[in-house]
Amino acid sequence: MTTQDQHPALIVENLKTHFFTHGGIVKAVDDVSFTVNRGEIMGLVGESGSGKSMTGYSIMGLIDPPGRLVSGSIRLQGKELRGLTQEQMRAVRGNRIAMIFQDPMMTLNPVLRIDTQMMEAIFAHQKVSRTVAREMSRDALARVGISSPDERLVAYPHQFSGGMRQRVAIAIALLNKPELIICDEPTTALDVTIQGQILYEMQKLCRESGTSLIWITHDLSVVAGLADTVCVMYAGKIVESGTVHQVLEAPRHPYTYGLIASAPSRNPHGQPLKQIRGMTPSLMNLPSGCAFRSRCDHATEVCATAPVLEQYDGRTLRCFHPVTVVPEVVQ
Ligand SMILES: Nc1ncnc2c1ncn2[C@@H]1O[C@H](COP(=O)(O)OP(=O)(O)OP(=O)(O)O)[C@@H](O)[C@H]1O
Repeated sequence: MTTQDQHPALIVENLKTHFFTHGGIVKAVDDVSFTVNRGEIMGLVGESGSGKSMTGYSIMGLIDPPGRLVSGSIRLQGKELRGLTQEQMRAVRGNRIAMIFQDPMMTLNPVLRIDTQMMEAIFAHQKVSRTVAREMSRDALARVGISSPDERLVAYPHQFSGGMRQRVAIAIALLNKPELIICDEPTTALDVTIQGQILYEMQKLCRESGTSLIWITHDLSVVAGLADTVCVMYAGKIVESGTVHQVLEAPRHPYTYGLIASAPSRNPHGQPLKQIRGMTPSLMNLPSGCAFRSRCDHATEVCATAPVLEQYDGRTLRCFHPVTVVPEVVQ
């Protein structure tokens, strides 16, 4: 075993990414910590605006002004990424860490043929001949389930369906065999059949190659089927994390419980859909104490002070009033 292998793939510690806007400071990521082991799939879940994407962008070094990583540490196989120059970060991106976005056109260039784009992605990080780069591109397309890869290599992005385009974007992410892939809702816009195929293939790739995955989504059923561990984010902070089994089958944070209970598939037919009352608070003017307290049925006076992330019942939890009796709808 090399020294690199002994480190978890990724350790994020006390990460804070804030946006310094004219209206005030948006604390998009506020003291976030988690670990992803080699070959492990972590689901990062939460409502819209909870800071999931900005956590991913922070790891990728893609935060632009007025945003800034204010503090914390991001270690990839033990090596600190925070503080690397733009040039050093470019050598890491697409090579050791890759990102797949909801819209594959964030990765693909509409005016270039697929082979050109794939080979450029290889040449950016590897010294290989054109013949080898073409073979690697062809193999990557085949690996994500694209049939007739030789013919597809010479096509343009608009000649693919949405699902196929996303497969090409995934193939590009795989080209340089990254240690970590961050997927930001890559299957949300796809129909359930294509979604299922892509999830299956990604899971297989991780198991076979030891690649780690962070899967950002608000779809808990995707996390339940795909991930090993899960971090639940609310208003820029992780409120609960642990194995998928622990957190999704026996949620202890009222917010996690609310997310699970509000999934349409969990609701008895013919009854009004359950939902978490109220709205996500503005990250610019968060209330003191627990940010979820105004929406929480369990909140008491103590919630006006900020709960810290602590070990509780086999997971980490940021709450003064854990849910202990999990109603049937979640089970
Ligand atoms: N350039 C920016 N300037 C100011 N605030 C920003 C900027 N970019 C992101 N934010 C804020 O950061 C917060 C977190 O956004 P983020 O995209 O990480 O949420 P998310 O959980 O991924 O949501 P979604 O599921 O909708 O993608 C949001 O409140 C957003 O408004």
